[in-house]
Amino acid sequence: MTNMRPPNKTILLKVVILGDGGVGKSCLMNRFVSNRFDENSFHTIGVEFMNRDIEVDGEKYTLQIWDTAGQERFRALRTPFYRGSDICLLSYAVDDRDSFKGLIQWREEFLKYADVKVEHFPFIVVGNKCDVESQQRKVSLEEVSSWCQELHVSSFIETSAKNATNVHEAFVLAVRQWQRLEKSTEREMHAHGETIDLTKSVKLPSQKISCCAAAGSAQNSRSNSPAMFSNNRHENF
Ligand SMILES: Nc1nc2c(ncn2[C@@H]2O[C@H](COP(=O)(O)OP(=O)(O)OP(=O)(O)O)[C@@H](O)[C@H]2O)c(=O)[nH]1
Repeated sequence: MTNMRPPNKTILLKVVILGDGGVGKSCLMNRFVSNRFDENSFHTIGVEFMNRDIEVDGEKYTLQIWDTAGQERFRALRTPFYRGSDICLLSYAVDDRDSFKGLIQWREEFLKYADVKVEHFPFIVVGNKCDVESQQRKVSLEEVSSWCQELHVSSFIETSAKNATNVHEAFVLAVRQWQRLEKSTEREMHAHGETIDLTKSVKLPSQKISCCAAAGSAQNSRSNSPAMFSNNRHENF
């Protein structure tokens, strides 16, 4: 089998961000795509997405980032958009213990509606708001690390959308995790004598599309050294 992707072809990856309401999903997307931060970010209703092109290890990617509504009442509006995802960021806020505990449900909800195989799917755990004072921190690195090991999630990173810490790095980590899994899938297909055709062109939406108009009440805002790991080794960005 050969990888039939032409050189310099841009790869479109659908990245979905999940997590409880208020952990900072919209802010992470906006920081990554527009390098902006909004202290008074509104609750997302349904889903929104934005595109950003990046290059990782010499390969070009268009990341189509789907920001979902974390509030339970919007469940039916967000779940239809999980299908076709290439990467899932499971996000919590380091100052919100319940949002960390909620990760298990987010993972289950994603697996149910995206209809993907867990062993072949790149989940990345993102602990946002790492800018908060240490006394406000409610989730330790050890806890996250053992949670990730238990659920075979190999990448974890702490971010701050507020001060831009590790936001770009989180998406690069996600792409690298996707690359690793893609290579292992290619190896498996090779072992079974199958061929994959990566030459088909993909039509990209050009701009931000709001599938459900964002509205609602403004939320209240809610320095530690950020951490990350990936497959038990450090990443260089
Ligand atoms: N201190 C701090 N506050 C943040 C950070 N990221 C987001 N916030 C604040 O957290 C609040 C919620 O942010 P959002 O991005 O709207 O949260 P969300 O996860 O998209 O929420 P839903 O749309 O309801 O699911 C806002 O007041 C942000 O200003 C961060 O890195 N640090």
